[in-house]
Order: sequence, then C-alpha cells, then structure tokens
Amino acid sequence: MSRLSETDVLDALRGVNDPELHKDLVSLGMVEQVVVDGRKVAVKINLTTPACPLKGQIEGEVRAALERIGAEHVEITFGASVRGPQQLPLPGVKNVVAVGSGKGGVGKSTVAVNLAIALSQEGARVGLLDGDIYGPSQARMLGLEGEKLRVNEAKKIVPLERYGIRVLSIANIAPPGQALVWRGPILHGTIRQFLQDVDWGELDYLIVDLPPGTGDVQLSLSQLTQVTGGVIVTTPQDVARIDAERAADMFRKVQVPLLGVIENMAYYACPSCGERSYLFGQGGGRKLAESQNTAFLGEIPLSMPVRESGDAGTPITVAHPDAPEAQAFRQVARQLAGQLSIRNLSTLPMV
Ligand SMILES: Nc1ncnc2c1ncn2[C@@H]1O[C@H](COP(=O)(O)OP(=O)(O)OP(=O)(O)O)[C@@H](O)[C@H]1O
Repeated sequence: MSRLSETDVLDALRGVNDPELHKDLVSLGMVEQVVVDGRKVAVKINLTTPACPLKGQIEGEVRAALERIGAEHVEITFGASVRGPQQLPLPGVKNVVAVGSGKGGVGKSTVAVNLAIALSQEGARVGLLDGDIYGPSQARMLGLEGEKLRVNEAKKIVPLERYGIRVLSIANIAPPGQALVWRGPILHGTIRQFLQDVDWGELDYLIVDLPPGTGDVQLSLSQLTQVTGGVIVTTPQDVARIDAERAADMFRKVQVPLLGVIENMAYYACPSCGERSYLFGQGGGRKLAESQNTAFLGEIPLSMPVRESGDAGTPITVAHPDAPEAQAFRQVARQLAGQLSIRNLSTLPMV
C-alpha cells in the first residue's frame, strides 16, 4: 500500500463534520496539525471549547475516516481555543453569558457558580459577575465574605479569585447585611463599572448571575455590552414555567439570544437506592425549552449536598467533584459551551 500524504489526510477530514456545527473540521479551521509518516498519522484537533460535549464522537469519526483511507496507526490529540464573536463583548472577554430566572429561589445563583467552576475545571478561563446587586449571594457561596476588592495602578478593580475563577460581587464592596437601594442611573453606573472598570484579564466565559425576574440590571447589561447569550434556570413545576417564559421574553426584548434552559431541583435521587422522585413534577424545563425554540441544557437534582456545600462556601463542584450532582453540572456546562460555539461559529467567516 502506498504512503499517505498530508493532502490525503485533509481530504479525509473534509468528510468529517462537527456534529453540532454541521460543517467539516477543515473548513471550521479545527485541524491544527497533521503529521504523516508512511501510513502512520497524527492529527491535532483544535476544539471550539475545552468543555466540548462531543469530543468522544469527533474522535471516533476522525479515526474512522483516517482508517478508511488506509491509516494504520492513528494518533489523535486535542487542543481547544474558545471562539468568540468577531467583535468581543468586552476587551479580552470572548463570551458574556447571562444567567436569569423568572423568579427568586429557583437556584439561579447556585447554578451560575457551579457552571462557572465546571467550565473552569474543563480548562476554560472563567469569570463570575454577581449581577444580583440587591441580593448578592456569590461571595457567600464562594467563601469570600469579608474579602475586599482592590484597585490596581491602572485604576481598575481586580476581581477576587477562588476555585480557579475570577469573581466580582457588590458584597465585597458594600458592608454586609446593608440593604441596597438603587436608583436606575446609579445601578446602571455600577453595572457599567463592573463590566468596564474591571481588570477581567483574558476570559473565555464571563458568567453573569442576574437578579431574579425582569428588570433594570438585565436592561443595563444588554445596553452596556453585547451579551453573547442568556440561559434560564427554572424548576419543573408548571407555575415556574410561566415566570420563566417572562424571563425568556425579557431576553428577547433586549436582544440577547437565548442559549437554553436548565432545570434545577429536577428530581430527588434516594441516597441509598438511587430511585428518583419527581417532587415538583417532571419535564417543565424541557417543555419550556421546546416552547421557546431553544436548547434544553440539562437537569440538576435537588440534593442536600448541593445546598450544604453552597452554604459552606465550597460549591458541590469543588467540595465533591465526583458526586453525581457535580457531574450533572459539568454535563450542563458542556452543553452550554457547545451552544456558545454554535452561536459564535455561525457568525464567523469560514476558513
Ligand atoms: N439543586 C439544589 N438542591 C438543593 N438545594 C438547592 C439546589 N439549588 C439551590 N438550592 C438551594 O436553594 C436556595 C436558593 O438557591 P439560590 O440562592 O441559588 O437561588 P436563586 O434563584 O439565585 O435565588 P435568588 O434569586 O432569590 O437569589 C439555596 O439555599 C440553595 O443552596
């Protein structure tokens, strides 16, 4: 059998589509390196996110395509560089993702912080902005209460760092327990400062934990930056859906693309036998996603360790990274990263 050339390999990879982006790996610029030695082939694929939900599938299809052209020893390695839109939302920040909910108490902050950590655990550079100005909870969930923010020589606020993510919360400025009353312009100015006067550094994802409902922060955020996309956290009940629909409508009104729906407190898994009980009903999040023509990003169980670890300042993804709940957060984080890649690549010119 004859030797293979780099062109043979690239031609074969032109026949492999990214399963989500529906374009071939070569056109997407994902083939970073090809080394051919006789019939031995080594390729490096540059994924669009380290949290790629379809890495295994891509690997299988690349291997099969190369074996079809006669490769006898195939080595596939992966790198990742998160793509942003052509015009970045903030300098150095590739994606701004707003996490919203129709009403309070559905676990939006819990989901936001665990998603941020899960993305960072997958290898992405992540920031978390506590946009819940009226009821900030991220400092507590990350054990950062009492820590004070500082300003660098360039007069930029330096975010705090915890568990691999950069964090900014009003709780690290305002005295604890003090109720904050904000008028529209002050609030707008604060959000502006939190976005623009902060040394976020290079980030793949900036997750913004919004206040519940639909309101001023959402509006300011969308006016001050090109939010890449919004996700909605809901619980399974039908009544929660009505509120969540309002949140979806709010994203639409402020022209923030909806990336998907996450269902929190989806079920309770019995710690001894694993049997699932659907305490709040079943399928509300999926129905919401369908009715809003958006992706269902996954479900997170109702679980004592999720609450306990959040209260203790070490979110479950840090406290028990191998627990099923942490795995559920990682699964959702991968789906979210996948949706962001789809969104950004559909707006980029092809190679
Ligand atoms: N999956 C879960 N299992 C168990 N407890 C949870 C889960 N998700 C959130 N909680 C708990 O529910 C409470 C409310 O969660 P959280 O503060 O994240 O909600 P929220 O929607 O952000 O609320 P608000 O908008 O009012 O700030 C917290 O005590 C949290 O630990």
